Amino acid sequence: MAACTVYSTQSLKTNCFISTPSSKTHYGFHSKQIVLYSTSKRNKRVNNPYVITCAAGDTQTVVIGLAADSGCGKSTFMRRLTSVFGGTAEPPKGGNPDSNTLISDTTTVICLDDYHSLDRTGRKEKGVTALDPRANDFDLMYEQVKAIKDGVSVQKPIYNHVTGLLDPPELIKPPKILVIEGLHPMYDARVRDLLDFSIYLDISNEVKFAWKIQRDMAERGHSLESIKASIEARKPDFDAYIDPQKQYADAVIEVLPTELIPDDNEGKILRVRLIQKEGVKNFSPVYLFDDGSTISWIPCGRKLTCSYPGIKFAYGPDAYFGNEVSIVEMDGQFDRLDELIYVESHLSNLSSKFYGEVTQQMLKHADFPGSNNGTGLFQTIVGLKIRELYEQIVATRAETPVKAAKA
Ligand SMILES: Nc1ncnc2c1ncn2[C@@H]1O[C@H](COP(=O)(O)OP(=O)(O)OP(=O)(O)O)[C@@H](O)[C@H]1O
Ligand SMILES: O=C(CO)[C@H](O)[C@H](O)COP(=O)(O)O
Repeated sequence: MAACTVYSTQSLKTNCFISTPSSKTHYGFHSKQIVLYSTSKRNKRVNNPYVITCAAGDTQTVVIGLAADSGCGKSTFMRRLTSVFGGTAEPPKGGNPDSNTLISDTTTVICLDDYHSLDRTGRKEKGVTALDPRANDFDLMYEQVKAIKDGVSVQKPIYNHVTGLLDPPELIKPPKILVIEGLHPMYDARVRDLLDFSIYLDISNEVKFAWKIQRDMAERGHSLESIKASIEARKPDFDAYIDPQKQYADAVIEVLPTELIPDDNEGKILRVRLIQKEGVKNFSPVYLFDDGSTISWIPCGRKLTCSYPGIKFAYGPDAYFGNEVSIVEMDGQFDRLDELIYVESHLSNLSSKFYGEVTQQMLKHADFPGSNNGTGLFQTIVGLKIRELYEQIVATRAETPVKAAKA
């Protein structure tokens, strides 16, 4: 722990090692403070206590932020991510059946919709959308994410998407990795600063529309007109409050219509770009062939089966919102997923544990949306990157005991 924010004497006892200034003092826990007492002066309290050395908190949670509009693939991404760590992600056992939380051995995914301060009726009455910061409680979001990061359990509210109401809270215990996914993980600077890594799923309007139609018409029985109207109604707030968060993301997965078919308006073949910020702690970008070069690659031929319109990769350095980034791009889709190994062997810095791990993960989830294109490929790679980041943070903590400020 960098500094002891004390939520309870219990968390203090488990997270901090305290060295007393001399043999003439000893310590105790009083309310939420560490208090030093003089051994020689009848246990009188010693004012202005000493520096405390906190344990290199193996209890501290790594926090990942995933931002995107609704229906843009966050759940699919989460399923790929938790699969990288093994085990299955499930709602809290015995809890609210409409909980938005998913828990696995390593990760807990909480949905930031749970911090809506206005329920569906409240938003309607006030004339605000769920994307509007006024409909969300950022103070509570900050307090609770910070508490979890510091190893303290919280009672998190639940927004019930079935009823549109705020349900009684559920207990969230600190996991190894906490993923906060939703509309606003990078909106509030205090929450943003708690993130060890952040991702933005940037789905272009054309593609978002195609996905929404596919899901909301086919699976939820909505009409084409109502889908169009809902997208239009959200757009001003999306542009004002959601989209700007991408400038803060460490990795952006941008999904655009293909450039391989002139004037394509079907939105089925996708051009996907993985935009990776340079210089992010514990994150080293993936590259194609040669780090820092500019490359264009058409892998179709003897080793990769491609039907029309083919597949094109690109890689190179660039600038994004004034930051130095490197971008890997894939336009087109795979015909045979097992042949992905050929592409994988030309990508470097994948953070995989063995040769072929990316292909193995993609084959394992071949039925997930986007498994035949760059969305699935880049989501899988970002999943491996997060695993590596987590392992590096844990290893660093184990090596470096941190001196914390005085209580
Ligand atoms: N990579 C993809 N390729 C094609 N379609 C996709 C892809 N990802 C998501 N979709 C489509 O978008 C729909 C929503 O995906 P998903 O449930 O993962 O999004 P979400 O952001 O979690 O949505 P919500 O926030 O509304 O629950 C899917 O049912 C699917 O139709
Ligand atoms: O943008 C959203 C994030 O998922 C939802 O629209 C928001 O949470 C409100 O939910 P509902 O439409 O179920 O009242």
